[in-house]
Amino acid sequence: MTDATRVPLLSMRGISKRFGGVEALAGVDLDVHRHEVVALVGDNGAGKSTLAKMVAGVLTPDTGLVEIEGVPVSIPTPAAAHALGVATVFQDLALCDNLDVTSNLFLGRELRDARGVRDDERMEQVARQILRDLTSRIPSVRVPLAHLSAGQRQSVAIARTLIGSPRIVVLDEPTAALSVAQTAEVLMHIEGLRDLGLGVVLISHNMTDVRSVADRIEVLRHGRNNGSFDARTTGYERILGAITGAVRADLGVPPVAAAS
Ligand SMILES: Nc1ncnc2c1ncn2[C@@H]1O[C@H](COP(=O)(O)OP(=O)(O)OP(=O)(O)O)[C@@H](O)[C@H]1O
Repeated sequence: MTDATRVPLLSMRGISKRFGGVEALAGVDLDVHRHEVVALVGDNGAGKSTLAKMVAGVLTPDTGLVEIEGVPVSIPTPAAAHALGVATVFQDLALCDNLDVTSNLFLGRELRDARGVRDDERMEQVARQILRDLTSRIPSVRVPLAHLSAGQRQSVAIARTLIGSPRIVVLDEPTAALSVAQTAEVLMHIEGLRDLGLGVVLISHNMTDVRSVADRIEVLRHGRNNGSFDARTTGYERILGAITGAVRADLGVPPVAAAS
């Protein structure tokens, strides 16, 4: 393994954030490497979205260090996140129903030819290539978003992250409210992002999805890290225990057993 592959794409250390009297995050660490899907899980209010918003440049930490490929960075705005190669898909997807797939992929980042004219042909070519890379089943890049299913819309939102050569993609509950078949397609896209060498942060409440697609599972509880688990080898009960607090991450055993 070379040095370049050992340095995390994204490293967050000691991240804290308060909202008035609420301590949303208290000294949280998170690493994401190339070719890695890290699932961020935790109960409601654990701090997952707050952490994701910091990576996306929507919130800034009160304290803590963020590095991208070993370089300390600040991410004060979504534009700064984009410039650093971070793409985020929030639950609202931020797509336009009246526009076709290509226009949605390039929204605000349209390609132009040498004369400054919008280059629809090139955008369609790139759109087709991205959908092929993700093995998407969307029938045409010219179909309006309003005609697509919830799963296909999520596919477009994920495909959109690949415009502008990102390094890190953050997905906030991408399978919430999808059918089994649509979920399977979205999980395949997540694997596609990993195959392309990206680092993926997947926020999800669905343990089946998480365990099927993630490499590592990071548990947050009450704004703190409460365990980092190998997704392939760790049992459901152990992860659930870390989420609910039945298992202390630092001890690896239930609190009752630890006390006896
Ligand atoms: N803008 C805000 N103002 C005040 N409190 C906030 C704000 N955003 C988040 N919080 C609080 O911070 C804590 C962490 O919230 P966060 O949304 O990050 O959790 P989460 O793990 O994403 O939860 P969920 O799964 O319910 O989305 C919660 O107590 C929440 O109420």
